[in-house]
Amino acid sequence: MNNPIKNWWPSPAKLNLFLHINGRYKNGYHQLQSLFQILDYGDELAFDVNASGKITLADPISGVVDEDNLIIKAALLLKQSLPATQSNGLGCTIHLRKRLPMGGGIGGGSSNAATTLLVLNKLWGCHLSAEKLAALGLTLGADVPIFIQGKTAFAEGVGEKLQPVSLPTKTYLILFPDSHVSTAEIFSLAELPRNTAKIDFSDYSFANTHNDCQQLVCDRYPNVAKALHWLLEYAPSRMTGTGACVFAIFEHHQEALDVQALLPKGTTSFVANGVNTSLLHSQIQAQIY
Ligand SMILES: C[C@](O)(CO)[C@H](O)COP(=O)(O)OP(=O)(O)OC[C@H]1O[C@@H](n2ccc(N)nc2=O)[C@H](O)[C@@H]1O
Ligand SMILES: Nc1ncnc2c1ncn2[C@@H]1O[C@H](COP(=O)(O)OP(=O)(O)OP(=O)(O)O)[C@@H](O)[C@H]1O
Repeated sequence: MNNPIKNWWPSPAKLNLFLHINGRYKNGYHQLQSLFQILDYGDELAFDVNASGKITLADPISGVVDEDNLIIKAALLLKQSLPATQSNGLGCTIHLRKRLPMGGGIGGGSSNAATTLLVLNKLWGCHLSAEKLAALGLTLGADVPIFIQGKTAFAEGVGEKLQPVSLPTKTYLILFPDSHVSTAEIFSLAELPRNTAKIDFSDYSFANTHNDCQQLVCDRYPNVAKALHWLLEYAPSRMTGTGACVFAIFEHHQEALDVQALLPKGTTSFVANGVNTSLLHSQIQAQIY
């Protein structure tokens, strides 16, 4: 009989505390500057490794076929990066507790991919370096490397050039306005501002930064505009990534909970603390293999 007590691994969310678009590369991707804040809240994954050679997702996501699921894609990518002699027979059944809204700009899919790469790298004994895992992850999405590194960081390039930074601990109230925003759609809009001047991170403050996608998303998705407008009554607030989630920043956990309690009934929200190191990385460090 299988042991019913699973080892659950965190798959945290992130916020883009700001998102400046500085230009565009020849391949169409955007050159950006951002501040990734890792949160102490997210999905969880468990991995039952076996010798079947098959990768199975025990908890499929409604609306996402398994071949497109970033968890399966990450596991297959890891296997394919190994010599056949090493990858032969590597199998796994993966369990998922999904909490993060999809298409929310909080990195759910990218984080799931990163957790899969990091944990299977250990459980399968692949011994790939973090740099190699980040390079593999980048082929799945621009947001995967930040979750591989697992540190709150100032980002440049397409989001893969990361400089870890230590931020004071704040609490965030995050609202999901029940609109799914396609990242590809927003980045393809002709009206998107693409010429924000680069900043030095030493000059960063929340007040002197912004999100270049926010206005366009608010114009197209009234629910996002409404949620942001609501939050701004209480605290400094902004959209994360290309939306749809918006967040407000509080000094103290209780203040965020107090404002959350005032939300109109039926609003999807969560309160989380910013962390400088992902809980996944602390758990991996503490584990003995
Ligand atoms: C906007 C951010 O959420 C900021 O954290 C990310 O840069 C997006 O990361 P992601 O969702 O992992 O993005 P990907 O899956 O790599 O790309 C989705 C789509 O967004 C566009 N894209 C993404 C990142 C980037 N620097 N420039 C882009 O133009 C591309 O059209 C791409 O087809
Ligand atoms: N394991 C997964 N979890 C969530 N979404 C996934 C997953 N695998 C594939 N997807 C697809 O990726 C899309 C984007 O989901 P995700 O939650 O990563 O968006 P996001 O929060 O906007 O990400 P980002 O901030 O990185 O742009 C989903 O709509 C879904 O079709």
